[in-house]
Amino acid sequence: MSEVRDAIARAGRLVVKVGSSALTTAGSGLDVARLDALVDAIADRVARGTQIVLVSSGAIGAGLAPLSLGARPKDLATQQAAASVGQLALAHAYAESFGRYSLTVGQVLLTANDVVHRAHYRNAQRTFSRLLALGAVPVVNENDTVATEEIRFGDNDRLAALVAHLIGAEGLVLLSDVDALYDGDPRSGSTRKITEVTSESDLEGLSVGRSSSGLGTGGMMSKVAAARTAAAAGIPVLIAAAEQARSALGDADVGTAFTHASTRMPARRFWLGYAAGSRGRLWLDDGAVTAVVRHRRSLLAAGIIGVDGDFQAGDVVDLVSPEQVVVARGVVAFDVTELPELIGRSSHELPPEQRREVVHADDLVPLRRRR
Ligand SMILES: Nc1ncnc2c1ncn2[C@@H]1O[C@H](COP(=O)(O)OP(=O)(O)O)[C@@H](O)[C@H]1O
Ligand SMILES: N[C@@H](CCC(=O)OP(=O)(O)O)C(=O)O
Repeated sequence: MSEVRDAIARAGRLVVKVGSSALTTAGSGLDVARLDALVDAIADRVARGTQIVLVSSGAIGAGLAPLSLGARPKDLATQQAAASVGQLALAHAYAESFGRYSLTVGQVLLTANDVVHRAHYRNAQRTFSRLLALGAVPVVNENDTVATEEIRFGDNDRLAALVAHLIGAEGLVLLSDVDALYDGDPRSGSTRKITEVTSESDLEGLSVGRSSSGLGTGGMMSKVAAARTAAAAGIPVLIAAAEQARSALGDADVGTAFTHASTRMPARRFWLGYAAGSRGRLWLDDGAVTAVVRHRRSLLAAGIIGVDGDFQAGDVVDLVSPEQVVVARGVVAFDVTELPELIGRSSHELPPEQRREVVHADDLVPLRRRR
């Protein structure tokens, strides 16, 4: 058994995420038999003392049939209407299903705004911790009905990775209609199963696509992105089929395991790097990229060649290289209106009140290259 599967099998606190494609069927909506089978596996693990937060998609899929909608709608307003109807059905089905084991569920609907603001992030943290302490199973989904295009997570894989860090989970299990990551979409021909991802090089050359069932949102692409985010933050991740939930939560050799970083990323750094919303961009020259990314130094005005966005001192901004790659994120110490006359100038050329770092090293998180 791999180290990741072993860690998940022994974890005291887990996030399990299940996708629409594993819970709903095109045409007939929510599949209660499949939902019950998933709940059987989770309840078994809860009975053995593990605290589980379930991130469940499926609201839109479950809302289609009651509204006489055929395929998944393309426009946001109809998706939101379907989610509004479907979320109620989904929550009801979970309450009934966990009820078979005398387990109580608590619904937690989150928008991206609830985790990009640090105070909200802490509030959500407190609610989860209380629900778990009271023995309930939190069932999470994106708050689809109030999320606009700009403030959407967009996919629950990302939401699950954020929640996993937020609650201090010791493992993240992403369950879908496919049993693992393959080197190409298994629906479109012969492909090779990837059982372990131990480094970035294991992901090179793979063709990782969008959902082809028409039910899911992000496809394997968003699962891999979420797995990389959580693994980099120190959380073991397993991608597996919902049908194999019991094995995935046990110690069987199923799915694709993502080896996690050996140290857990502190909450503030994780929030900065992955959760917080960016209000603008600072364009760096090559020297500044090296200083910030390789030497973990503060960003000074002299290394900045351009600024855009609408930010104030204290907001989070992206730091972008001359190759247009976001190389880091950090909390900026100036308003956007102050910076144009400072950038490119050395500290000794600046008036004393402006002689400070633009982004202090303590408020800065270098990012790995994005795919
Ligand atoms: N390289 C790949 N390996 C596995 N699945 C892939 C790959 N590329 C694309 N996919 C597709 O991603 C789908 C799973 O994503 P999605 O439908 O969004 O699931 P969910 O609803 O569970 O989030 C699979 O059914 C598969 O068709
Ligand atoms: N919040 C939406 C699901 C969004 C989503 O990420 O779906 P999926 O790719 O199936 O995990 C819903 O409940 O329908």
